[in-house]
Order: sequence, then structure tokens, then C-alpha cells
Amino acid sequence: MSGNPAVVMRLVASAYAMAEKAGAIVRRVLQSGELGIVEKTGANDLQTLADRLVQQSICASLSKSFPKITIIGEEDLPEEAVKEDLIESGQSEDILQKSCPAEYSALKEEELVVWVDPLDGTKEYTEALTLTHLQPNHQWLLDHVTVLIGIAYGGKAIAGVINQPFFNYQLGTESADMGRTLWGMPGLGAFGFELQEVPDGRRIVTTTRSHSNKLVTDTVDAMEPHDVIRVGGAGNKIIQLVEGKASAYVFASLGTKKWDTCAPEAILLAVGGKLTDMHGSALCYDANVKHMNSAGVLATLRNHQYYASRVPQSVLQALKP
Ligand SMILES: Nc1ncnc2c1ncn2[C@@H]1O[C@H](COP(=O)(O)O)[C@@H](OP(=O)(O)O)[C@H]1O
Ligand SMILES: [Mg+2]
Ligand SMILES: [Mg+2]
Ligand SMILES: [Mg+2]
Repeated sequence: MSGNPAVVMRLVASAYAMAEKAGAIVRRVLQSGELGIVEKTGANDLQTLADRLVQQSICASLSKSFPKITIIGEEDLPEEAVKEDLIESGQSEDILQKSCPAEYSALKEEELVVWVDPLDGTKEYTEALTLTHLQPNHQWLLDHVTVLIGIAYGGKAIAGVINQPFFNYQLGTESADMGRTLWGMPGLGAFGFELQEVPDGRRIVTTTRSHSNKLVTDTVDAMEPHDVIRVGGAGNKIIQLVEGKASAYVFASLGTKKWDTCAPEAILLAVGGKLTDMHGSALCYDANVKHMNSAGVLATLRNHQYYASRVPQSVLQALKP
């Protein structure tokens, strides 16, 4: 299938290369020590130079190679020319070699919507300090950072690419093995990691570290978890689900947006998981949809129904889609 790959496969192959470049930018900015932090709506809603550069890099690269797709990125940036060295035009040969699932093979560029989160887990990124001056007690936060590129068609997440720039951070900055890229497409599979499940019957809930409130904690408690993990990033929490570290991502609050969930949902779907709001309803990724996931996020690899059934009535009433 290398002769004339389907548009969506070319898009995923490009997104893969763009996500890898993005990961390198995220590492470089941290290493420079100059994060250029700007508060958006408040102290828990930050933007750094890395968020800005990566958004410019991915969005400009996408619109250069795919001029007709709709691209929606998290950051509001002034219109300005993007430096040539931020443009990525490479493609993953590996992905180009894969067969496109039949249902997606005829999709056109103009039917596709790409949701870009240039840096997910910004709060944790800013707290991790610089790689050179890392405080050991903060170093673990680096793993929470991801770059998310989600592809949607007909309102559904159909492909996702996640770069985790500091995967293997324990090996140090010089290591060629730092960082990884995971990707997936329902109907084709998921790649770049090894699917693992939590031991049977264990309920391990992963939830926000920096955006908690009473609804969030009440809902986590209602799941009767054996263990609760509080970490940053929507992308990171989905990685925990597919690598057997957590059995449910429970966030009973507004706060995440469509760019937080699109790529993660596609990868989760590709391995048989599910992502909904707290009511158990599907999220829509159409170009004109509201960005905010107002009714929260509930994601699981297995047993979605159990977790959905445990959400308290009061929470359901408080969280309207
Ligand atoms: N109350 C809130 N206000 C702003 N952003 C929020 C939020 N709650 C969650 N988010 C965003 O949702 C993503 C996952 O949140 P968390 O890490 O708390 O689980 C983060 O994305 P970004 O880091 O890309 O902004 C975070 O900023
Ligand atoms: Mg943000
Ligand atoms: Mg995010
Ligand atoms: Mg972000």
C-alpha cells in the first residue's frame, strides 16, 4: 500500500514526524531554562514558549502539507510568519506502509479536522524546572508532558499521535532513547507501546493533579478505588490506561478541551477502550463544536459501564454537556 497512500494515512504519517519534532522543541526549551511563562485565565492555566513554538510548528507544517484540512490548536497566537526551521515536512515511512482501514480510505482532506494540543501538562512542565537544574523531587513530573495531535472525521476521533518528550528521562539528556511517539487508529491498531492491563479486579483511578475540586474528588471516591494516582496531562493519563498503570481516568469537571481528548481517545479506541463524558455520552470532534468538555471525562480500557454507573447523581446534575 506504499504506491498511493490514502490521504488520512499521509496525514498520520506527517503528524508522527511533526510530533517528534515537537518533542525535540519541548526538550530544548526546558533545557534553555527560559520557559517564557504567560498566565492565560489564571495561575493554573499557563502557556510557555514551548506551547507557542510547538503550536506554530505543528499548525504551520500541517497547513503547508494539507492546505484544505481544518486545524484547531489550543493556543491563541497572533498571525505571524513561522520560521522555516519550525516546519516539518517529513513523514513516517512505517505508517505510509500500513493499509488504511477501508472505511477511511476515501476520506478527503477537507473532511478532516485536526485537534492540536502543543503541550499537554503545561502546569507540570513549568514545575519540573530545567533539565540541568532538576530537583530530584520534581523530576517525575516531566513524564506527564505530552504533545497531542488528534484527527477527526464525522465528529469521531479516527487517529491520534502522542509524543512523550521525556519518556526515559531517567537516562539523562544525552540519551538517544529519551522520548517516544505512540499512535493509533481504530480498525488498524496502536503502536509505539506495549498494551498492558491492570490485574483483574483492581480499580486504579487516575485523575488530575493540578485541577481538582470537590466534584472531582467525590466522584473518584464513588468509584471505590483500590488506589488513586494524581498526575498531570490528559495524554499522560491515557498512556497510564493502555500501559496497565490505571484502570480508569476520572475527571468530573469542566476544564479539558477537545484537543486534550481527541488523540488520546483515538489511541484508546484502537485498543478496545472507551472515552466519554461523565454521563457516558460520546464526545463530538466536529470543526464547529464547543471546545470545552463541560461534562467531564471518563476513560477506560475495560469495564466502562462499571465506572459510569458509579458517578453520583449530584455530579451528573452539576455537569451539563
Ligand atoms: N480548570 C481548568 N482550567 C484550565 N485548563 C484545565 C482545567 N482542568 C483541566 N485543564 C486542562 O486539561 C488538561 C489536563 O488537565 P490535568 O493535567 O489537570 O489533568 C491540561 O491541558 P494543558 O496542560 O494542555 O493546558 C489542563 O490545562
Ligand atoms: Mg493549556
Ligand atoms: Mg492539554
Ligand atoms: Mg496544552
